[in-house]
Amino acid sequence: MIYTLTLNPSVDYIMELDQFTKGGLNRSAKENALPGGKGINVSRVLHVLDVKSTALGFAGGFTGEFIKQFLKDEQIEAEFVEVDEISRINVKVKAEDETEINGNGPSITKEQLNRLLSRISTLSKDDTLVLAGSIPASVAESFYQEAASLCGKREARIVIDAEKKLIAPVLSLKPFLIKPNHHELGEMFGVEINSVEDAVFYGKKLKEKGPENVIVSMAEKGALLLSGKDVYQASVPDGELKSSVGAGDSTVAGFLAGLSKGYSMEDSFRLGTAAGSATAFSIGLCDANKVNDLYKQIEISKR
Ligand SMILES: Nc1ncnc2c1ncn2[C@@H]1O[C@H](COP(=O)(O)OP(=O)(O)OP(=O)(O)O)[C@@H](O)[C@H]1O
Ligand SMILES: O=P(O)(O)OC[C@@]1(O)O[C@H](CO)[C@@H](O)[C@@H]1O
Repeated sequence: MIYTLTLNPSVDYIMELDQFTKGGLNRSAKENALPGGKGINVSRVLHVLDVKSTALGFAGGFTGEFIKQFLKDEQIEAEFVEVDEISRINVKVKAEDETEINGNGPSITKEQLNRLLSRISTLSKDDTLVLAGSIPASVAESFYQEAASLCGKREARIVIDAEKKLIAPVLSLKPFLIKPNHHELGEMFGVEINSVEDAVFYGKKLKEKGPENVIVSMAEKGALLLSGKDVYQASVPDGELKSSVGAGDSTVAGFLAGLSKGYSMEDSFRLGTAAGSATAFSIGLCDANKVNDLYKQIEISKR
């Protein structure tokens, strides 16, 4: 079973407008409220691709209820530890460009954290835990390391997609997959990634630190997969960018979905890239038709 962990879920409030004026009154033309947070997005895209998962994390208040009900309606298994304050609302403004304001998130007590950790400690060999997204301010930065160590002891696979400081202590535990975008990869090494060659070079350096597989997503420039000694590059299909929110999560979900359907590494990567682009070409996450269409268009080359 694939488990996703979203410590800081959100209601993503997506506002579409033609023009955004900083410091002025803006009125949106269209709004959408969707459950968000990286792990939840991974679970939702896995569901789109017909792969079961269980979403773990914290949820609180009316926003927490919204998130839980939405997942229930989509028939996605979810086990959230109830917290006292409301789950955050992340505002996504889609105008000439994309502006995001992400909330800080609720306080989590020691007892609530322990409840989550004891659930994680029941995972076993055939399970995968996807650790994705930010950590609420009240949770120690070592939490991912703690969760990953528990998985390590039980031989469960770890997938991690988070910022540098949360990833760094998990690398030596040899996660199955890590997916930075090219900016995040650059930050890890204190450099700017300006070309695919740079991304290959630093992707390899990252892989040397422990992870079995590294996907470097590069937005409209596609993605790289480093697996074993192989480096694959995926092209991006043609399409209109609608909102890239959740594109990276969709890449992770597509890749894991491919593997759990028994696809080769290369085709799983193709499915990951197709899901990423299908989400970039949608408001909200991708749907299965779009993913299938794009899957046929993506070219994978070995470098
Ligand atoms: N403008 C785009 N056109 C086509 N495909 C895109 C575009 N932006 C993103 N994608 C697809 O989505 C994948 C992930 O995108 P990106 O590198 O932006 O991830 P990310 O920064 O983790 O995303 P996010 O944090 O917004 O979820 C890319 O590898 C690509 O397949
Ligand atoms: O604040 P974090 O946890 O880093 O990111 C949260 C978030 O921006 O990531 C998802 C897209 O990847 C959104 O659904 C959500 O709002």
